Amino acid sequence: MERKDEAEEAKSKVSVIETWLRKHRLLYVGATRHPFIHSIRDGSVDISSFKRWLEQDYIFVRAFVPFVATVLLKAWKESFDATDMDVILSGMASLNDEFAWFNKEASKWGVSLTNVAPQKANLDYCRFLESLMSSEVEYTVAITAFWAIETVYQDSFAHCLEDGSNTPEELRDTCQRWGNDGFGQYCRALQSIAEHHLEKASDDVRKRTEAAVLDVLEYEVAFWNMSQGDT
Ligand SMILES: Cc1ncc(CO)c(N)n1
Repeated sequence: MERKDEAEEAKSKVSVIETWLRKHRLLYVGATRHPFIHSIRDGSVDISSFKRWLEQDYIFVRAFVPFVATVLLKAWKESFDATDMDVILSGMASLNDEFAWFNKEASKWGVSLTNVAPQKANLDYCRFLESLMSSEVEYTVAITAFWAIETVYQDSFAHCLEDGSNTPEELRDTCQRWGNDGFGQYCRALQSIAEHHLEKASDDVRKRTEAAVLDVLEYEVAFWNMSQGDT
């Protein structure tokens, strides 16, 4: 067989992440087109489910911040590209705004965010995040899991804002939070960082990263199920 020149090979090569998304399509769709998301998009959403999601997600994001802090730390130690840190730091900054948003949203719905008991699916997911915070977990694994966590929300909530959606007015703000174009660009920036590190990773690290992405998708499905009360 003739050897393709490098530029052509790069063009026709499917990225690692794209390969995984194709291979695990059903699970990815399950996480991003969940019945809870469909119910927001078609306007049939049960408001008590939405409130449960809001309370539980606040707890999740509290645990997500220290996870992102460890990703930032790993970027500083393990990445030679300074833009990695810039992207992660911008994500942390938007998490700061997110807490203000959660408080505003909670008061709009008459929900209290203090003294909420985390439900099992949430505890399981937070425990998984904590396992990724270990210094033994490579940067490639952590940054790719980070990309997957953000992307599930981006893809899910952007779906609720597409033409033809019937999302109730009072839920549009929530969908905008993760479904807006800026958040989409941020997710693509995370994807390109993750991809860059995956291209250089050993087979072992790649395998463990793929497993972590699958875990994220499964925890996300369980999280939506919990919001709908199906635990
Ligand atoms: C459960 C969950 N997954 C992802 C995100 C995105 O930050 C979030 N807020 N909550």
